[in-house]
Amino acid sequence: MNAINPTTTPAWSRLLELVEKHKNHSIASHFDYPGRFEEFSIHFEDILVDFSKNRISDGILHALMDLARETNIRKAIEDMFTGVPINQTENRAVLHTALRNRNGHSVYVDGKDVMPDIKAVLEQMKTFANLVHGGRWLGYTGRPITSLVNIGIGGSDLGPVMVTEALKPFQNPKFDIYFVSNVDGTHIAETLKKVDPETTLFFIASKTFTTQETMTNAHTAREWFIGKAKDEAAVAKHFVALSTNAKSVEAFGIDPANMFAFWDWVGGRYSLWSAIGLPIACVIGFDNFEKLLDGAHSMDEHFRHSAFERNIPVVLAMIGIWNTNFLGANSEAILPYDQYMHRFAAYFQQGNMESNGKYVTREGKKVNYSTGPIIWGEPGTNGQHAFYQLIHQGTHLIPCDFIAPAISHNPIGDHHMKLLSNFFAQTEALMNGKSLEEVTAEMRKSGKSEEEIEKIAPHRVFEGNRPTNSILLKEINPYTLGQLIAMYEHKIFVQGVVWNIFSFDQWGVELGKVLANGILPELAGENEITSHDSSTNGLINAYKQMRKG
Ligand SMILES: O=P(O)(O)OC[C@H]1O[C@H](O)[C@H](O)[C@@H](O)[C@@H]1O
Repeated sequence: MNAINPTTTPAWSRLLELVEKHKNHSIASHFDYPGRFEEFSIHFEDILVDFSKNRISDGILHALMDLARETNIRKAIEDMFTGVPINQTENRAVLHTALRNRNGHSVYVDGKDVMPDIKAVLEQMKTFANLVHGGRWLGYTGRPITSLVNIGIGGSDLGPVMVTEALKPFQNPKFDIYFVSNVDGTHIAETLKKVDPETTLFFIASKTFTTQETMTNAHTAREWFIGKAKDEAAVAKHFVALSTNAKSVEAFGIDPANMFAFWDWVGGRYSLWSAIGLPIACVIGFDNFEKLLDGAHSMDEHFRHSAFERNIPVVLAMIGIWNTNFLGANSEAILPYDQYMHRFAAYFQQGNMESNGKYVTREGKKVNYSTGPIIWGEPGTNGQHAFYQLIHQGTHLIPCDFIAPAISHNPIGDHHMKLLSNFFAQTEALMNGKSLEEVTAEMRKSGKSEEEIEKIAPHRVFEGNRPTNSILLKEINPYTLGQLIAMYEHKIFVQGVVWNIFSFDQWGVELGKVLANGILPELAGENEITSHDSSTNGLINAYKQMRKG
């Protein structure tokens, strides 16, 4: 893996000159050129990505592509796809692409082809998902399963939640699916209130099978279940494990036949394509799950083989770099205009922020440039009535991705046209804004006094020039969703390479876990705690007092 400080490349210097040169060019002024949309958009199958409403010129785009070349993106892509251990801090390959490798070619890790194992687990998933989906997996009293409860957190939760929500129209309506992630007892308690032990299947989803939250919830669910079924042997019909850790799965009491394996080269936040996707397959059916994989694979091929200038993940990644490192943006909003996609931004909070929230370079030095932005977002139009104020008139530059399907799964009256008119209007408004002259003229026309105009007009001015990408899909279905997820995964990957950081570890989540394990025993009993700073001691001791009631 290359270790190039991006700021030392000729392209970076050129981009610094271009920022200066273009600082007075608005996005809107680029549209004087009639071919702007055609040149600054990419159509790939049923997806249209329009990146023309960014503060980029032809020259800037070329320099960004040079930066991609000068940071060896092409080689990095090949290294990832071919199983080179690019996750160097954990000495692992990164092969979520192999999980959806649909072309039958071998992929090697340490000289071993991983495809036979992947196919074997997919077969096992297929058999199981078909039984559950078809109502033929029966509980301990002979009734078919109708409630699915996924117990997992982080990558073992967010992917299945997001995908099952996004693909709700493809779900078999006879199932209810629940997700329990939080160690807050409320989460499992509220879920158990809704389900019947005779017809409930628990998926214990954990790559490591050691995660505190998941194991705590899993044990609670198991005790609840045995308390109801009064028969430990019944666990076999109601608990399955999705994990890389066979030993701990067995120790927990799950039949090895009910374990669906994956491997250490699948990162948690990239794992929905693996056995972690089993609950998805059970509710949307295995055929649809395969379409999700097919879609992701098509994006993988596009990413691996397209020229950078026409390569959606590369272009989006490099525009993100431009916004972050040259225009000073430090966050990005993901705004799906599709209610089913309401967890999409939350999913990519983990995808982005756990991958590229790093300040240490591959050589172990502190970076001297910004890395991964803060990712956030909510579906449109809800966000418009909440936080868009700041996007339009705040002091922060917030590049936004607008995502929408052309065809709704719920074509009721003119709902969808209203939804999309807002999508198109917002990107236009963010670009064009509204000048003081326009506001003044408008106010005069409506008969406002000069005094009032002077007082109010500045507040009604929109500077505009706010960058957006528009991603239009024909329809959200398993295939296009697979494409969309893979598109963002690869965007994150490219950015991590340019920033010269390791995108596939997450050491930053460890410290808090370790300290919590130290504090846990201190919370038992009545004794006063003095082992920390005065704030932490004070909080723990106050908690002990308060819980006395
Ligand atoms: O799947 P698990 O091993 O239970 O891990 C669940 C999650 O916990 C960790 O703390 C990591 O930050 C996540 O990347 C991971 O997805």
